[in-house]
Amino acid sequence: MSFPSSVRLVEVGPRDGLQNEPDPIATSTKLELIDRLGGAGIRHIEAASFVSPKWVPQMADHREVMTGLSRRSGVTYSALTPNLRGLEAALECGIEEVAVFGAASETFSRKNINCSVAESLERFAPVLERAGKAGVRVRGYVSCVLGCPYEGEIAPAKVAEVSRALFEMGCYEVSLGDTIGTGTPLKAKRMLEAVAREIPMDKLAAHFHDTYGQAIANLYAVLEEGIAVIDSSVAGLGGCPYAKGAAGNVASEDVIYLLDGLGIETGIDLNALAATGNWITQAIGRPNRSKVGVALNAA
Ligand SMILES: CC(C)(COP(=O)([O-])OP(=O)([O-])OC[C@H]1O[C@@H](n2cnc3c(N)ncnc32)[C@H](O)[C@@H]1OP(=O)([O-])[O-])[C@@H](O)C(=O)NCCC(=O)NCCSC(=O)C[C@@](C)(O)CC(=O)[O-]
Repeated sequence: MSFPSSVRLVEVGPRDGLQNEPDPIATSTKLELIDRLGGAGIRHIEAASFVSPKWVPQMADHREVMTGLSRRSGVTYSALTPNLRGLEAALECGIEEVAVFGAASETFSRKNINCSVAESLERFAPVLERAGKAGVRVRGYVSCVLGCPYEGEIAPAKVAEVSRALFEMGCYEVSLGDTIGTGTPLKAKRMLEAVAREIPMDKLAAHFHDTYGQAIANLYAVLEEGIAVIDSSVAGLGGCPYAKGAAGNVASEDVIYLLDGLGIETGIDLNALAATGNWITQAIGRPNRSKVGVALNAA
């Protein structure tokens, strides 16, 4: 057993955490959230999503968010871009990193981005090419790596196949999404082993949702395997619009508490992060789903 000495946290709260909120959230609230997260020491923040506003209305202000940011030095502000149109709009906002998002499940792919897995890869290829010419890094997501809301079990070999396609296309990192949080530690290890046979471990990230309360256990399991990039959402905000019942991402506060306890460096201030979790949940009228955040409030 050996853990990485440091972990890079990718904070997805402003995007994954908020995208499913039914009531409009003011752009100024999103900008303040992003700024507070940067103030807590987070160095990679997924800030917006250049997707169709008909599909995800909450992300319709992507331009205002990306151009309204008070950029902190050393912080990467990224956004989702499912197609060339999204990428062009993101480039106009001066973006330095984008993400394409595919799935290991055919049905989820159709529900989420309206095309098959093969078609999605065809759509991503020109995005990667154009981004490369513009000097913009591209991250790749694979959804449903530990289960699909429509198809149930997903074979690790399928996850490995889609991950490899994204990596070979030029994604600098592939983030493995347990979209509906059904994974358990042994399953997570098996899936990761299959993917790591195709892609170096240091090019992979874990993106786990906490629907069944397994996300921290699953992260511990994949940290043991060598994962050193973790996606999370402050206060455990979120859910997926195309995965009914999916809870939020694992809470960033809970991840930092775990990593602090393991002596793994992150550069993130847990108290400042927990204060941000309190602030955003009050601002949007949601319960704080971080166990650590709630415990710190009571301490
Ligand atoms: C991908 C599409 C656009 C395909 O949607 P489509 O209907 O197949 O594409 P289309 O090209 O026919 O366009 C349909 C409409 O969208 C517009 N459009 C087309 N592209 C854009 C764009 N970039 N920005 C703004 N508008 C756009 C386009 O102009 C048109 O408008 P209309 O003519 O009907 O008025 C659509 O399915 C979509 O936007 N899906 C969004 C899905 C989404 O955001 N899901 C949540 C994020 S993924 C996730 O949360 C999982 C993850 C990443 O966190 C990992 C995990 O946990 O598993």
